[in-house]
Amino acid sequence: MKSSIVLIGMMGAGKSAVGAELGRRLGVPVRDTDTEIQAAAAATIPEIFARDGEAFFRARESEVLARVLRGPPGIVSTGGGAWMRPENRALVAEAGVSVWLDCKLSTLWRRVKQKPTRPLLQTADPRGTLERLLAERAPVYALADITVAVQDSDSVEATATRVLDALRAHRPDILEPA
Ligand SMILES: Nc1ncnc2c1ncn2[C@@H]1O[C@H](COP(=O)(O)OP(=O)(O)O)[C@@H](O)[C@H]1O
Ligand SMILES: O=C(O)C1=C[C@@H](OP(=O)(O)O)[C@@H](O)[C@H](O)C1
Ligand SMILES: [Mg+2]
Repeated sequence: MKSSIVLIGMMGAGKSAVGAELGRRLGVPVRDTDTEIQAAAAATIPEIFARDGEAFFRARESEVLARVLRGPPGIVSTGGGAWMRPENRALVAEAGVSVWLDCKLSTLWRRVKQKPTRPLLQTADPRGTLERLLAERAPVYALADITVAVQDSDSVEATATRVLDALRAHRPDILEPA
């Protein structure tokens, strides 16, 4: 592959799951910024947020993103907030193609509601929080190079196929051998 494919979008959009599937299909490395942050900190995301705060997490996220984008081209699954920082968007634009997994609120909520792994949703009204974050972030996610509309009925495999179809249509150069 010529440059990295960077998956962006809301919590529950499938960035981690679809990223892993794309890596398997393309036979390229997969890096998930949340996984890398947790490994470096020897702590989980909720632990990092509770102990060090969100600002600390965001600083580590930018460092990890820069590091993985300097590595060999592959799939990079980001955390949902990474794309909000202009410096992160600039790093991604230099090193790869950004793909927004665009899911509607009901799909996101169905996927995230059982899991206590997302500290931003530990509020009195998590669905309302998710809705507000989606409304705030959607215009910024829309700056991605490619938008893939994910349907509620799509499996992880079907979503990966949609991403590859979109890349072939809009950026066939990315999938060519380096
Ligand atoms: N296209 C999909 N179809 C069905 N389930 C999915 C799909 N994408 C993700 N999931 C499931 O939804 C949950 C959240 O997905 P995840 O990949 O962690 O999202 P993200 O990294 O964007 O927050 C996981 O349990 C995952 O297996
Ligand atoms: O949207 C966000 O700000 C966050 C998304 C999470 O990643 P996923 O999008 O993979 O759930 C994780 O980075 C952290 O909990 C913050
Ligand atoms: Mg994830």
